[in-house]
Amino acid sequence: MNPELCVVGVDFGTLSGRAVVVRVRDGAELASAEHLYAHAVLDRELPDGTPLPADWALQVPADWVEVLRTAVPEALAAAGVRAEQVVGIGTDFTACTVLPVLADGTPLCELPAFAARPHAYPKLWKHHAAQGQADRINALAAERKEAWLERYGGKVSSEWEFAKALQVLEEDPEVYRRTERWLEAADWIVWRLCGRYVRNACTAGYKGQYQDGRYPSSEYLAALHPDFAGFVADKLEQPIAQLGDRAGGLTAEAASWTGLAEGIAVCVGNVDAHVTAPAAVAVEPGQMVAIMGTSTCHVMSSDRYGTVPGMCGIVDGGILPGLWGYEAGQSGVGDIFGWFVRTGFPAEYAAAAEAAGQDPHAHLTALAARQKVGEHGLVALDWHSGNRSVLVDHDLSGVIVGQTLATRPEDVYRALLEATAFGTRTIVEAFETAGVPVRELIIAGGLTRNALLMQIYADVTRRPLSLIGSTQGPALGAAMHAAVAAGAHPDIRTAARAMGKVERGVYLPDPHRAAAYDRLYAEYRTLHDYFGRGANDVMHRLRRIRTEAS
Ligand SMILES: Nc1ncnc2c1ncn2[C@@H]1O[C@H](COP(=O)(O)OP(=O)(O)O)[C@@H](O)[C@H]1O
Ligand SMILES: O=C(CO)[C@@H](O)[C@@H](O)COP(=O)(O)O
Repeated sequence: MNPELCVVGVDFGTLSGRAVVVRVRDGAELASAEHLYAHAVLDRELPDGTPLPADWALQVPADWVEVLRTAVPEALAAAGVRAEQVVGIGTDFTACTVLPVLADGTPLCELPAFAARPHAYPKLWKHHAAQGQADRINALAAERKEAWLERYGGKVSSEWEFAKALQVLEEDPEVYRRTERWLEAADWIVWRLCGRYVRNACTAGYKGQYQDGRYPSSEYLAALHPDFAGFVADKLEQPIAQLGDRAGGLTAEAASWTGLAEGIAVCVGNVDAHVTAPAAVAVEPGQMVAIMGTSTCHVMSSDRYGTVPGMCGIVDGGILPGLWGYEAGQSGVGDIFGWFVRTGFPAEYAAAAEAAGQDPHAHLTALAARQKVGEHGLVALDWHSGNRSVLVDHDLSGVIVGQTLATRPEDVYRALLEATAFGTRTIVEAFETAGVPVRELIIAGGLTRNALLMQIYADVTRRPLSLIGSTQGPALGAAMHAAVAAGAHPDIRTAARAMGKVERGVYLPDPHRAAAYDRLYAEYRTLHDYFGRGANDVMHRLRRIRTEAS
């Protein structure tokens, strides 16, 4: 193999896109570049000032294209790599991030007539305003005993393709009528790169309810809403390609944006979480990868089929060919810590952090690290962005129990770190109880930089933590899939062994702290079931009161 061959991976995250130039031979990351989306997340208003209701989260497609025009050439230049050395480009995206387009791929929000229509914009994964539609999708599927429902742990999420599309139909029927294709951003960006719309098997399965070669039937869709009957045939259906397949060759236009050579392999789209598994060399059954950032996704391949209540989905070959791919997740993790830093970080703490040269997270983490387990007297529920697994309810909200006049910011911060660890333990236990063993826990994502958080996860789960050996896991995974699409590696397992990076046993559980956490976890589970399983519906009532008041 030519040792100089390279591939480019581009990770489209929540706030930015990151491009990495990777050597095919050994996965060396030669250089990377980041481009922040100019419009970030539209959660209060459209670019023209049109206000948005609560729980909305939109994006602007031109921001994604800008990543191709800026981050890719910057990364290439920084790597000192010539275009001729690069044999392929692969991408990954947040999901389900989904948008309405015309038949030629033009986003509806780019048509002047629709620029002020919120439903014409891409709905970001964390757009949680379609919970009502998701509830009806679930109730009807349960009533009709739809076979696909068990593949989603008994409930599909409001974050996914059908709930979001139904919301468009019901709230802006004109936008729905003009929508010629309803597609994942993961596939839209590949379309922009190679000029072909190919639907990827990962989002089709996890976010598009495509199971065993079919979507939910038109009879079922008609029972949801008569005008929804043709949704699959008219707007969704598209040939599906497997992960690591070549979607097409780079177009002349995309070559001019990126500085790459026209015609090189463009890999089929993929999801940020799923693509990270091979980047962390998680290619064997039972290796769970938790990608921890704004949110956490838990992905795992297994040779066992089990219906795990409240997981996001199980898709045949959804992560790796030949194995069942499982996904579960927590909708808010880093986002919750970020919310607390924005709202609960007093001026005297800011001054102390500045004097110590620490950012607010590092400052609160350093203070929280001085405490013994349980010393703050708090337990929290990590539902500030709803609950994706195992309750699948985005109308749930956060709770902190035990606050007194002596409670300090670092106490609450630590309780929030712990709450997310309890959420992960709840997910791991759901898998094991369902007979799907979790043999190893590997952590990836930006939050690996918080050593206290990592130690808490090891203690709470009573497991040694392996860490991915890259700060750009999704982009590395996307690049590995590009290497497969370009024929530089025969399959993703071979690519993972050559290019992936993992370090084992980086954090080990401490038995004393683990025992102390067992007691707090028991409290967490009590609150979890009390507020989350209907004993006290206060969170739903408050949400209704909020809607009526606004
Ligand atoms: N040191 C830290 N400890 C805990 N959380 C942090 C820290 N630094 C940033 N965060 C939070 O992590 C999130 C960013 O995670 P990151 O992995 O960088 O991004 P993304 O999920 O978009 O890829 C933000 O929500 C931020 O509030
Ligand atoms: O839900 C998925 C994947 O299924 C993620 O794309 C979504 O949680 C966003 O991930 P980030 O927190 O931005 O890394």
